[in-house]
Amino acid sequence: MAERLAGKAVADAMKDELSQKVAAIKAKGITPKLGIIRVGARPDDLFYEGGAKKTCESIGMAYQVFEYPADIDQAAFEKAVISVGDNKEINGILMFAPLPKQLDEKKIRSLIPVEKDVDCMTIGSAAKVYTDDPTGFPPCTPTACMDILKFYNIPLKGKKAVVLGRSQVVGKPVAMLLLREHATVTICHSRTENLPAVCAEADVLIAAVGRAKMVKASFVKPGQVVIDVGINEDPDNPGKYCGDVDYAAVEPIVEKITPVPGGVGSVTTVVLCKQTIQACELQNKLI
Ligand SMILES: NC(=O)C1=CN([C@@H]2O[C@H](COP(=O)(O)OP(=O)(O)OC[C@H]3O[C@@H](n4cnc5c(N)ncnc54)[C@H](OP(=O)(O)O)[C@@H]3O)[C@@H](O)[C@H]2O)C=CC1
Ligand SMILES: Nc1nc(=O)c2c([nH]1)NC[C@@H]1CN(c3ccc(C(=O)N[C@@H](CCC(=O)O)C(=O)O)cc3)C=[N+]21
Repeated sequence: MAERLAGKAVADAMKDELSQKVAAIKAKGITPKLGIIRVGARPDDLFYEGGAKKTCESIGMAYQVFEYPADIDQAAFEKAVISVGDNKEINGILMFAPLPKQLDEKKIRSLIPVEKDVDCMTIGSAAKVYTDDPTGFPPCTPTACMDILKFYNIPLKGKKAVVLGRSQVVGKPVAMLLLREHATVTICHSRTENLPAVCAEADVLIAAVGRAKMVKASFVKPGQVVIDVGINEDPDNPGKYCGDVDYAAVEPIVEKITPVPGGVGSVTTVVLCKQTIQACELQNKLI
């Protein structure tokens, strides 16, 4: 039986620390504030938004949701994003993606000020992440993966880490963060040959592939740590969701594994707040 790497313990410890930090910042007359930009009302976005609001409230941070109709046009939305960016009260911006098709997402992303870009939507943030500049925020999900590994004292230095997925929002940035911790990193994708065998080589396997229960027993070996980033509709349980890892098949083999739900996702919202607080500290020259 594998050790279950629960996200809740990580999230709770981080929230304690963040509550204290927020109190100290408030004592200086400043309240860290998250701005959430949402177009339309996709269930995924609303779900994440609900978690983010709850986390903000629990640590004493402020937030504001900027909501726009699903059919908003490019010019109106550009204006809106610029005005949230200019809003002096807002320290960090989460803009839900993907945006509706009529919007030029690349252009819109570039309108978010890099210093408020707490989910790595801009090329400026990506450049900082890829050059190890600590003022650049990686996307929240990869950071959540790293925070879980750190909390559970999982060694990375010199270890083989395999990342399954190469997206801009999870696979690539998590590979960079693992490299920072001196892991030897392999990134796999849809063209990788002998995928199960490559994954089974890992000491730490990060699954971010977006396919329900794709990681089976043949992808893993005893002693491994498995971090499951996936959030997919569960084909076997309508209305529920599951990870990219077939938990029932993999859990008996590996040493440690994150559950879904209750794993990476539950830490992601706390990371969003952590990065917004850090943005607030940088903007007010408190660090
Ligand atoms: N926990 C959280 O907070 C978050 C979770 N997620 C979840 O994480 C998962 C990954 O998300 P995201 O990175 O955005 O997904 P994307 O769809 O953008 O990327 C998926 C990656 O997996 C690769 N892939 C797809 N199918 C296969 C296959 N059969 N074999 C090998 N590789 C494959 C793709 O390869 P290629 O590049 O070759 O096409 C691609 O690189 C999703 O389940 C998503 O819901 C996402 C964001 C936040
Ligand atoms: N720019 C952008 N960045 C994102 O990261 C992003 C996005 N847009 N659009 C929407 C998706 C969805 N997403 C989730 C994150 C956390 C949970 C989450 O908190 N999950 C908990 C749920 C706990 C519960 O059940 O309440 C868990 O997995 O344990 C869910 C979904 C991020 N997304």
